[in-house]
Amino acid sequence: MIQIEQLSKTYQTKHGTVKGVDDVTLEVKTGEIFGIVGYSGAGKSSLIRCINLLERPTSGTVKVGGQDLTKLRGDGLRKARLKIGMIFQHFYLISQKTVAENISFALRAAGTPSKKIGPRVDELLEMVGLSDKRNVYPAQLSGGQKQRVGIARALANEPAVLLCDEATSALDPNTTLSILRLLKDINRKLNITIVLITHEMNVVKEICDRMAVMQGGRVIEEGRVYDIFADPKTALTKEFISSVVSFNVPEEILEKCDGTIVKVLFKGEVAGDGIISDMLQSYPVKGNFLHGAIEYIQELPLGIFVMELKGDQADVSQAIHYLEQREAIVEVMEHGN
Ligand SMILES: Nc1ncnc2c1ncn2[C@@H]1O[C@H](COP(=O)(O)OP(=O)(O)OP(=O)(O)O)[C@@H](O)[C@H]1O
Repeated sequence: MIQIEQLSKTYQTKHGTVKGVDDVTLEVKTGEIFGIVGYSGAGKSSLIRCINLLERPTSGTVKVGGQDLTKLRGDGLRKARLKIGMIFQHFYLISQKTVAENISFALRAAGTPSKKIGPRVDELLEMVGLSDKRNVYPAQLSGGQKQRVGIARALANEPAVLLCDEATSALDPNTTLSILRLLKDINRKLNITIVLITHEMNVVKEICDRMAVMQGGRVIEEGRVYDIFADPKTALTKEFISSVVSFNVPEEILEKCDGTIVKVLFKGEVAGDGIISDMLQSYPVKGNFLHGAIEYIQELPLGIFVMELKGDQADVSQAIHYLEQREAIVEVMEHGN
C-alpha cells in the first residue's frame, strides 16, 4: 500500500548538508498499523513528512496505493493528499473556530457539497466520542479531546492512510492510552492504514503490528513488533525495549550468584515454566528464578525469565541446549564460575 523506495532527504544549512533520511526502503501493508521509532534527530519526522510530500524527497520514490506521489505536483498532488490524513503532536486546531467548524473546514477545502457537511461532521464526532463538544472552542478542550478533534478532521475526507506525527507525545499516560485505543478502533473499523512516528516504545507495543527503528536517517531494524520484542537485533532496539520491558536484576542479587545467568524467552502460547521444570528434571542442574514475567504484545504472550543455572558446566550447556530445542530463545548473560 505504501512503498517507500531508496528515499533520501537532505537539507542545505549554513553549516553544510544534513541528511534527514538516508536511503530508506520500506513497505507498509494495507490496513496495518506501522510504527517508526527513534530518538530525536533520527529522521522520523522527515520520513513521515515525505510520505505525503509535505517534504519533497531529494531522491527516491513514495507510492501510495500504487501512485508515485513524487511524480505529482499542483492539483494532482493536492487530490492525492486528500487520501492521506495527518495528525500532529500539537494538534494545530484553529482556535477561533468551534470543534464542528474545525472539522467542516477540511470538508469544505475538499469541495464537499454543503448539505453533506453537517451529517458528516456529526458522524465524525460520534466516531471520536465528542458529539457533546460540537459547538465548543479548542481552548475549552483537554489535550486528549483536542487530539480527538484532530483525528476527526484527519478522517473527514475518508483517507486510506493516516499519518500520526508524535500524536500522543503531549498527553499524559492515561490519555495516551485512550487515544491509542481510538486509533486502533478506527484502524479495525475502517481498515485505514496507519503510520505513526514516536520516541516512545510503549506506543508501538500498544498498537502497532509492525515497526521500524531509525537511527541517523536510516532504518536499522524492522519487522513484526512481537518478533522484535522477542529477539531484537541491534543495541538501540534493545535499549528501546528495555524502556518498557525490564529484564533487569539488581546488581546486589547478581553479585551473590556464582552460577550461569541466562535470559530465557518463550514465544506465543508455549508454557515457559512447564518447559523449565522439564529441563530441571532432565538435567542435574539447579535453577533459581531471578526474574519472571509474561508480557502481552498485541495480545500475544511473551514469557521472559532470568535464571541462575548451577551445576557442572557441561550439564548447564546441555540444559540450555534443551531449552533451545523447545523453541526458547536463550541468552547467556553471565557465565558461571
Ligand atoms: N528543515 C530542516 N532543515 C535543516 N535540517 C533539518 C530540517 N529538518 C530536519 N533536519 C535535520 O534532519 C535530521 C532528522 O531530523 P528529524 O526532525 O526528521 O528527526 P526526528 O527523528 O523526527 O527528530 P524529532 O523527534 O526531534 O523531530 C536532524 O539532523 C535535523 O536536524
